[in-house]
Amino acid sequence: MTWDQVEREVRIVDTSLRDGSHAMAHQFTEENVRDTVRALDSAGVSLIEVTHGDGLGGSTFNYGFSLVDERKLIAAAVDEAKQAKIAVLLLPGLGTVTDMKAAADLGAGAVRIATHCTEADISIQHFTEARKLGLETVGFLMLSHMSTPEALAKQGRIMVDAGCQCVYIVDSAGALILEDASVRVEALAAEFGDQAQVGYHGHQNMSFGVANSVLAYRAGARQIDGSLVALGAGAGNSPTEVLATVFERLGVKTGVDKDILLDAAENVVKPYITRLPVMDRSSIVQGFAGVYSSFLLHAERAEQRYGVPAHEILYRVGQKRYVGGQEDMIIDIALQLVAERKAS
Ligand SMILES: C[C@H](O)CC(=O)C(=O)O
Ligand SMILES: [Mn+2]
Repeated sequence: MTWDQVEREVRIVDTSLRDGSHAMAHQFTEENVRDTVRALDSAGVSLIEVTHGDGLGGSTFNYGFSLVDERKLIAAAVDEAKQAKIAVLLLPGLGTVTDMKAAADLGAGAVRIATHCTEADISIQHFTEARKLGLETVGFLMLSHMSTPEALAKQGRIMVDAGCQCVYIVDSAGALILEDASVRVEALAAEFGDQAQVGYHGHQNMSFGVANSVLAYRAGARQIDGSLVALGAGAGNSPTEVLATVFERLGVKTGVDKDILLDAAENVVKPYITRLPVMDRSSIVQGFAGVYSSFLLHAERAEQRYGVPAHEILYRVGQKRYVGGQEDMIIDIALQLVAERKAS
């Protein structure tokens, strides 16, 4: 059976091999990718994202170099997937249309194009080209807590008019609490009607990933992201195996086999994780202060290098409202904190 023949009320999308790349400091091996895709595919997960944590072209000095060229990892994923589509992430400006074409040539079937939640217009040419390539298209409105439901609906409309088939409320900071998530999803669903779906991508920084996902589904979201063992930035994503279990318990059809996912989490992914995502002081501060989850490892490195606590750096990043792409400002803040300590 192919992914589109399965009856489901909500589609669980797995991003262990993309968002999880942040938690793994982008050190996935080809074997990790093959083993994980094989397990997800056999569980019936229909869309599996595989890319550097910051998307195509993300392997750089600023974001962190990948251990293995992402094109090799995408090709390996395509090779293992029997029913699932492989998706890639693209942040316009970091990844290019050329990178997207290369991923499509390798067999990727979907592209998820991510912008800051107020900047959807930078994605227009990427959606247009993606549709020409025959790719399934998804839009990510990152750091959605920074904007209102009405403004997010307008940004989503820009993506849909450009050819996007599903726009996600992306809680990049794990900052949304219950209705914060559902009102945003509702606004997009009302704006799009039958023209496009709505998705929800959660982070666990304040532990609301799964609860918000259920509320997002009830508010109209039809695609929900998760990662096995929560492997993702910050305190990780909503765990895929928990999403599958909870939706089954609620009687909501996902088309995935929760028992295979529970086994995959324990026996495939957990053994290779170098750093389990946890709700610790730094990641909880990220949720509270509204900080991009992937800043966590950068802040921890700054702590080691400059001797100022990561949670203090992250708290200040939240006050300054820095967004994805401003990773270098973490160093700036660390240096400011050092100078303030010397002066006091
Ligand atoms: C590039 C980011 O990691 C995308 C994402 O997963 C998020 O904003 O959350
Ligand atoms: Mn994320």
